[in-house]
Amino acid sequence: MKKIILLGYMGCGKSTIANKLSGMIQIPYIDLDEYIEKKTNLTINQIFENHGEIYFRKLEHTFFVELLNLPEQIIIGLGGGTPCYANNHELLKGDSVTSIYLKASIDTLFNRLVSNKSKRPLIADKSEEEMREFIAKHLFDRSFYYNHAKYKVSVDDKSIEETVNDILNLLA
Ligand SMILES: Nc1ncnc2c1ncn2[C@@H]1O[C@H](COP(=O)(O)OP(=O)(O)O)[C@@H](O)[C@H]1O
Ligand SMILES: O=C(O)C1=C[C@@H](OP(=O)(O)O)[C@@H](O)[C@H](O)C1
Ligand SMILES: [Mg+2]
Repeated sequence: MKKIILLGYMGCGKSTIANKLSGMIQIPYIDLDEYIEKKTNLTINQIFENHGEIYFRKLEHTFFVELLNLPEQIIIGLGGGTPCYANNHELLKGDSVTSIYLKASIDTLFNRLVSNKSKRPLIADKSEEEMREFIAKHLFDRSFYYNHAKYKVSVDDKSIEETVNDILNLLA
């Protein structure tokens, strides 16, 4: 059975949606950030602070490949940057994966991230104005990689249940 991969910008809902989907279809869910934290015994913030982003990107690639090589069917929630480094975007197309881009507008992302930034080192120190500008530019740069997903689901103005239903329809 194919692995289900959820990807998209920070705050689009990868972790939330993957968790809910997992409960509905009884397929275990692994969040790549949580997997990295468990394997290294460090938080994402500590990895960025103590070792830098490049080191994080290497770990992220290694553990993404490790998850893809697990024999069982799982849902994988990626980090927002995962498809954009180390040619990880090429791993979204293989026969053994169903990759889904959770596409959100700048407004949706801003509204969800504004009160949820402390555990996200790329935006933790930004003011609201800086953050909106950052998200706009960053999303533009990253869209190229996100668009390598096999499927795209728009999440704007949708409840968690509505997005999960859209995904279930894709998988049916
Ligand atoms: N309709 C929705 N779908 C998904 N997340 C939502 C929704 N409405 C609010 N949220 C909130 O937005 C945030 C999304 O964060 P998260 O799931 O961690 O995203 P990601 O893993 O993509 O960074 C969570 O705090 C979640 O509770
Ligand atoms: O966009 C990014 O580069 C990152 C997104 C984060 O995951 P979420 O998208 O789950 O917040 C986490 O992997 C790290 O802070 C870097
Ligand atoms: Mg997440």
